[in-house]
Amino acid sequence: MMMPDTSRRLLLVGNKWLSRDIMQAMTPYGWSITHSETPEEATIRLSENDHRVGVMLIESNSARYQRSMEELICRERVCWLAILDSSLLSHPDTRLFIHQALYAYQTLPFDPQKTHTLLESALDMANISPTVTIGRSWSSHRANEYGMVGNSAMTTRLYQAIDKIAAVEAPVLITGESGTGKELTARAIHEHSTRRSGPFNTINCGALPAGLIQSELFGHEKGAFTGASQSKAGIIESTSGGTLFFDEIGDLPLDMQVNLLRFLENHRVMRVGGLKERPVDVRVLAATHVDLEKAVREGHFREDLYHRLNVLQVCTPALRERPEDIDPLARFFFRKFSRERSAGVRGFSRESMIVMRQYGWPGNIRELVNRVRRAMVMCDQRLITPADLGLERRQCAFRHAVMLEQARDIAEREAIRSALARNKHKILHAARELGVSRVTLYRLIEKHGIDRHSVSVDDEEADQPPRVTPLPSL
Ligand SMILES: Nc1ncnc2c1ncn2[C@@H]1O[C@H](COP(=O)(O)OP(=O)(O)OP(=O)(O)O)[C@@H](O)[C@H]1O
Repeated sequence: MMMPDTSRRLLLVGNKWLSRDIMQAMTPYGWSITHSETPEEATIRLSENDHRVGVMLIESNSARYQRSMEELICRERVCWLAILDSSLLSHPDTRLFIHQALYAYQTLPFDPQKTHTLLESALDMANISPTVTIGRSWSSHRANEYGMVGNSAMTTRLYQAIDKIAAVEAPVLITGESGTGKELTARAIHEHSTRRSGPFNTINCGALPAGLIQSELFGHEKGAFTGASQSKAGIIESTSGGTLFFDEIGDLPLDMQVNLLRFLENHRVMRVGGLKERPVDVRVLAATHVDLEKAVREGHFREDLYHRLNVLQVCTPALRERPEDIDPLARFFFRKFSRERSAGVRGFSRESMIVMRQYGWPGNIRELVNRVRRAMVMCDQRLITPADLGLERRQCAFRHAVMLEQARDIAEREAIRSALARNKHKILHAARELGVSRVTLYRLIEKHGIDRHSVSVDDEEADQPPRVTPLPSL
């Protein structure tokens, strides 16, 4: 009989009776075995001892049980196996979890010889690298409490802005390029606010049929127009107690802008053909990917509505400004689409990961979603290649040059933003710190689309024409 070897520590999680059989059968092979009945208890055992191999005895397909197992395997550097009844494999989520997050599995009845072979190879795997963790990559497969994926500094700032904005009631303007997550941000604000139990509704302002906008938004009374056989509440009224998100607010026709402004000021709606106004408690969020200030200058958007909506502003950063998020996002969508497709494709090749990091993503996260989805269909090997993603070398070689320029731009924009923040948004002080003239700093602020209103007028500038200075953007 072999003596227990402390480098061969095995953690068993789950059913007490089966664990007893496994302990009895595996100890003679030199394994030092600890048993925990629950994943929570197993987490404590892992923090006490350095285990390299874990076996989970999967007993249920329930989402709650699976979540606790997922949390466990994402936490520590352990190579995980599963033993389970074959009936549990009929559940797609369990199959996916085993396939993507665990090193291997075995079905019951328990076979000591097979388990021994698997444990040995799991230990070899764990010993290849001190950081090996089959389960850890699984953590990037789950969206966070904001329904989003990504932990870059820029995305973390977005989460912080969502928290602050969710705690108040004022309207919000969400700006950002197309596909950067403006709608997700609006949802996250709603979900984190006290309105979370109320409805969240979206109006796509560009898609509303011109003749019906008024009644869609404000509702109508019976007989108000041909075909109005019943009274009907509009979407504003139906969102009572919740949050209404105006997507592409820049597309709202000018006459409707007046009505929306009135609603934002008195929180009352008048149905088409109605005689009395009704009070409605709705929070309004709006998003745009166009420059609304420019639209105001060109007369396409009402300035008063712009200021009413722009009380709080949050900007969703372009994906090229947060390249650290590309890996976790790609893996997240890979997992998501694995549910749609049989499990032949195992992941991304190293080269495709590199290429994705180098690519400029003009269509942002929406483009990444579409490319990953397409690649999973096109891929006929185990790993997705750059060609499957439609990102061949030639395309990317060209983008290297773009990347350098982008990198400079990002660094310049960050330096300006930080200097402004450090100098309480005083333009002259920030310009001095950056070693440029005030005029140059204004030009750079314009170039990078930094919110000019967040810049205060310095004392020395008092002779300049006054500028409107709303609240700084978050
Ligand atoms: N951080 C994120 N994590 C996971 N998925 C994201 C994230 N951000 C955006 N997405 C996904 O990217 C896609 C585009 O997001 P969304 O529709 O919110 O963008 P948008 O800025 O509103 O786009 P548009 O301006 O074109 O309306 C959606 O599928 C969304 O689920």
